[in-house]
Amino acid sequence: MKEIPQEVKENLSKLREQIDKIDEEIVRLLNKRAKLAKEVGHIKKQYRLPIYVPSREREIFERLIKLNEKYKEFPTDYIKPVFREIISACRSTEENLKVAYLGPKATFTHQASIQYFGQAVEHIPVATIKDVFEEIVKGKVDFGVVPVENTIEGVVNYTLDMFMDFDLKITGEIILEISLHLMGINPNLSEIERVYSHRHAFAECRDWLHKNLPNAQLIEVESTAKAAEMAKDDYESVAIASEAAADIYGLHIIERKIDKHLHNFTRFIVIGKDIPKPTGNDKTSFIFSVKNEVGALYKTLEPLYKRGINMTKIESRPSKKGAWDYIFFTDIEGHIENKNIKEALKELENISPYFKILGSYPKAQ
Ligand SMILES: C=C(O[C@@H]1C=C(C(=O)O)C=C[C@H]1O)C(=O)O
Repeated sequence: MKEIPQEVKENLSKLREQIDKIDEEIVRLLNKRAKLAKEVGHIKKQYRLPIYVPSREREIFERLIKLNEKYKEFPTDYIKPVFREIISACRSTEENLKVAYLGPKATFTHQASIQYFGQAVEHIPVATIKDVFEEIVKGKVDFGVVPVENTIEGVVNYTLDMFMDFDLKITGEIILEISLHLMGINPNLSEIERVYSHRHAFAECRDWLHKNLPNAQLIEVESTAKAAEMAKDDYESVAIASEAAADIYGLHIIERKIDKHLHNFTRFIVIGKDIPKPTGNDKTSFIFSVKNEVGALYKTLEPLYKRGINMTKIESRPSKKGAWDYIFFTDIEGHIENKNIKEALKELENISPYFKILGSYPKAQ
């Protein structure tokens, strides 16, 4: 190692002393911030206002990202992750939020839940998408997180179907980039007999597996996290799962990013009981059916077109009430409290035999 001159050593310790002072100041300020959040919490409880206010959190992120642009020393991309945890921790002094997600631990849904609510809420794994909905209805949790569509594998039909049976609302959305890695305790691929993963992950990694593990048996399990658990003590097995799963189950990543698509994203939705306030950058989701006649879909969507409302998604699902009877799942830009959205949906509701608002929520950033 290069000899460090005395004056450089002194300078280094002076710099570190200054950093220590700043860290102490940050802790003092964090405590001040938490105290104020707690006071806000008292007022909210007194007036029965919701503890979690995504529109306020969104406003804070946007303001601080803009402010940081002025200084440019601290990387702007990390303002949101840092403040997400600060806000999450401050919020936890008001009330302990409970969030059910499609488990087990270390699924991509778990990651999405942490990315959205931060670490300081109780993230509770449940076994099925239906359980996520049921836990909210029973009042055991405040929110739920479930996957809804993937850029490669398409929609998670099961999640959409749940909205026909449950009267819950979409209160947020999360978009997560998915990277699938090969992991195990034995890096020697020639000794691998079995690969565990979820059906979607196998579909994504087919090319890589064909080339590199052509003789291994592919075993489908309910989630990528379960796959990692299956491989954790088995010298002849590997799993295809997330980095978080490798961490939790103590697996070594043998090959990174073996999924063939560069842009593999999954969209998750947050479900709750109430529609959050507008943020100015929102989406509204609703479902409707049409009469069985010429131009029915065209006519039903006309109220949106007339007002220049942008539709970002439409998806049809069998209604299960009659053969060839369909329900359309639709996303548009805007919030149900916006005048033109409210009017358009009123009109649409009058034309449709079946209509239901699924929620208005801040668009994923
Ligand atoms: C403190 C509040 O409550 C929660 C915590 C927030 C924070 O720590 O900044 C912001 C919004 C709320 O989800 C608030 O509503 O202002």
